Amino acid sequence: MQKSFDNVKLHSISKEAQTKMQDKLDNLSKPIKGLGQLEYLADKLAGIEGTTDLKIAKRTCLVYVADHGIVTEAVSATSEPISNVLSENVAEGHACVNALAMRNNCDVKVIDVGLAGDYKTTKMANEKIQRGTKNMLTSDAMTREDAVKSIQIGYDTAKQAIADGNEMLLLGEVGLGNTSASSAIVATMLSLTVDEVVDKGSDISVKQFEHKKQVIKDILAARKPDQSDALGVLSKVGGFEIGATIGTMIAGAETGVPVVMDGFISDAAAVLAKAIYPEIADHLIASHLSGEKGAQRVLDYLGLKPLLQLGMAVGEGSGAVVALALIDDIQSVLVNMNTLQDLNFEYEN
Ligand SMILES: O=C(O)c1ccc[n+]([C@@H]2O[C@H](COP(=O)([O-])O)[C@@H](O)[C@H]2O)c1
Ligand SMILES: Cc1cc2nc[nH]c2cc1C
Repeated sequence: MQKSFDNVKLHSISKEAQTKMQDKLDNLSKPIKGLGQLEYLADKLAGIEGTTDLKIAKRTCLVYVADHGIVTEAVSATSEPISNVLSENVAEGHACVNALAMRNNCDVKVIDVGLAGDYKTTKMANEKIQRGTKNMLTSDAMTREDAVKSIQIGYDTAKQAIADGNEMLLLGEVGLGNTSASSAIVATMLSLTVDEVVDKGSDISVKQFEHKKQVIKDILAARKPDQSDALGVLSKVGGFEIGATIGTMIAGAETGVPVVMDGFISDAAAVLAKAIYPEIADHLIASHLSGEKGAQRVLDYLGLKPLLQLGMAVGEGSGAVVALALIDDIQSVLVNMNTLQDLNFEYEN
């Protein structure tokens, strides 16, 4: 049954578990707060999961893939909607995210929510809504109905992954042109200028970059997305994989399962999700600061601290998977370290 997505009850963050986690960390044989941001991470996970015994062993990166009609305006690495080629590579296990997931004990699941082209692999879930969005310079990217459908798919996919035993979900995507859509969303929702948010995406020439900025300005002038209508923004200048990402964030937040964001496309989805659920960022972990210019503004707006700053701009969930190493590190600390009491050590003040 289709949801309206404005009436899901979010799981409450446990302040009690957060306090217990900080006490636990303060009792370990290390300087107080010595693990810095890893302690912020542990507190955050404890609050989301409602326990100091973190559950993070089974995790899956959900990679939503779709095409964008805007690529025909020469804003991306190619002017053809051929995300199918890149997505098939992820589904077959040979992309960047797969190489990283192997080392970080993470499953990868690819979900087609709107690829334009065909593919041979049988390892991709087919939830195709349309064959790509429309060119948002000349018409809305998608209908409102399809925008809701995209959120629903991300919600249902996450709920199934959680029912299958996943204790943590990671976000990933492939979608040529989606840094243009994400920039349009972020500029609209945060009242920023295009120049403040747009970057080179999948790496384009300086000349093409100037053109990309102008195209996004023209899109905003033509579509006039209204920041008080998040679903309208998603349908006018969004993408199917961005909608699915929003749905997964909502499902995780409803269930008390942490959702690890990836890069700028996750950022844009989170901004829209926050418009529907102001508290959603409490349930999200910002894995890294994307190399895209607008990323810092978004994380500030969401009140999130990125675990890593590596200048990554791959997408696919690659940054989220890299951050799993840190999540596993803090878990190892919690499970394997001696306490101050074990050493009969006491702080004097
Ligand atoms: O995650 C990011 O921050 C990120 C930054 C730049 C590019 N990407 C990836 O590159 C594609 C979008 O770039 P573009 O230039 O086609 O808009 C898309 O498939 C994303 O997964 C991703
Ligand atoms: C090669 C390539 C790989 C990607 N993976 C995700 N987005 C991508 C965009 C490009 C261009």
